[in-house]
Amino acid sequence: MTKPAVDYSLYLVTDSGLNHASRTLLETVEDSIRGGVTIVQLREKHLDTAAFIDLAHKVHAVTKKYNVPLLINDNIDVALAIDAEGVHVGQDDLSCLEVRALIGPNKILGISAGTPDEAQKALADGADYIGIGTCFSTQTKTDTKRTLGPIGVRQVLEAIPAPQDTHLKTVVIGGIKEDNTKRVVVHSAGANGRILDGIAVVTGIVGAKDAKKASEDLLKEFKAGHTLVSSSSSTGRVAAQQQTHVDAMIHQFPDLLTKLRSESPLTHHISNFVVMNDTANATLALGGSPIMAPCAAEAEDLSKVVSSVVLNIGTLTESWSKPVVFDPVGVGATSLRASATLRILNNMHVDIIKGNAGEISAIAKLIGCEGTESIAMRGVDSVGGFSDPAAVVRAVAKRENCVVAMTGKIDYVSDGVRTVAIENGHRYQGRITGSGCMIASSIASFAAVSPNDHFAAAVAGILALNLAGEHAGTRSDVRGPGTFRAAFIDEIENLEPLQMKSEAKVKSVQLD
Ligand SMILES: Nc1ncnc2c1ncn2[C@@H]1O[C@H](COP(=O)(O)OP(=O)(O)OP(=O)(O)O)[C@@H](O)[C@H]1O
Ligand SMILES: Cc1ncsc1CCO
Repeated sequence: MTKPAVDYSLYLVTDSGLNHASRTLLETVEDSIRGGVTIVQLREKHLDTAAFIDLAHKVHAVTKKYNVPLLINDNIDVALAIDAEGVHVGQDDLSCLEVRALIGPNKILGISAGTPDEAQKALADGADYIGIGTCFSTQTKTDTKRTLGPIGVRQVLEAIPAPQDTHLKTVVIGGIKEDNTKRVVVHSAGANGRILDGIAVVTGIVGAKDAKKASEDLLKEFKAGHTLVSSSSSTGRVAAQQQTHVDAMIHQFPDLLTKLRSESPLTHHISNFVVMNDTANATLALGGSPIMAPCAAEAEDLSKVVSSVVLNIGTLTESWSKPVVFDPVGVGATSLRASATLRILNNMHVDIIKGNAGEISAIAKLIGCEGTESIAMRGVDSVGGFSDPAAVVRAVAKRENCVVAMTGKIDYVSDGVRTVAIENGHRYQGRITGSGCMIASSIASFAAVSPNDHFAAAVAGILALNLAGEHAGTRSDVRGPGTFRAAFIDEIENLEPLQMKSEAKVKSVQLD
């Protein structure tokens, strides 16, 4: 027998203890294969060998019917007894080399790998694939010391050769669900061209009420993630970076501001107490409606009524279904803020990241955007700027698959494809605390009325406040930052929708 070509796309790992009470494990396996599962691993930690063999025979009969490979977790005797297609071992089990010697060259051999070193060793020892994990914390592996998150998974993927240079395949495991699959695939994609070959799922399938439907949904998300990664690296969309497109976008801004004022969307602010008052007032002046609610216990109730969310560093709960603007205040200043930021980026999808140069530089470093210069931070403010700021903003946007807005004298916004520079604004905005946080609120209000174009929302959100800043800063009664602060709120309220296009200095930035 020669080793079959294996499709790892949707890899079911069984667990009788978590199997949904409405059906048998065999039914779960069959339903999930009918829903798209491409490979199955029988993992039964609590069965003695005889019972394990008996169950494995039955499961194998099902998988063979659909021509889906069956792997046995850990127990080589069982794998050999039923002539399973392969074996999966953990780091604490027999070594890959020993297992390969026992099962021969034609069986599939997989090993769990949680670090770049373990991945490289697996490759050297003759594994066919690695199961990279634990990605997120799970019910099945409560003893897992640390979770990798998509960024940790990427580090493992980048430690092995490009897909064309080796046969080694990769799947991710640990807390993979329908709502995080696409994010994991996109955010873990390596600079070496490595995209996960599959997702390994336990509870998301065995514990689902409808295992077939759960499998279909998971496979759909996995494929959507792959499509996203491939399309973002294609060059066909470069034309969108032209100034004409930017002008066309700005043409919509007066209507967008009018819509914002008529709908007055509610934005949930999880913010810091320094800026809470000013950001609430700026949101009101713009025409939106703020609720400042940093308490996790009320997040679920609020998620039913709000239209967008501003997430200021330090508070973190589950994912929101509304557009989320992430404001990583002072992330470069302390390790607590850095680890909170990494936790947020790993555990939820944020639609827009907004920060100053120091904050975006720190994020670039945290997520491993190579070649990015470091910009120092003093407290929550950045010291200095990038030599090619637009390129940095675009790199972070591409990497995180979201919109990134970097504020400063000139503001840059990118979605990874389109990149613009906004040259409006007044220097007094940089002289009052919270003007960046007010930008986050403004972006969130615009995102609420522009749910399908977060790039436009980010540009409009910055532009509206920068125009108000210009109007306030040039008023004869404004003598300095103190009087500016009050005038600024007034001018946000006074902003005329048509000024959003007649006064805009938004330039498309052409990058290679
Ligand atoms: N020198 C300047 N000229 C024009 N606009 C400026 C200048 N400095 C800052 N701004 C504007 O001020 C706003 C906030 O940007 P900044 O980079 O100062 O935010 P920040 O440091 O995150 O602020 P904070 O942490 O106080 O909330 C942006 O809209 C930006 O365009
Ligand atoms: C000054 C300051 N310190 C923590 S948050 C904040 C406001 C700027 O975001």
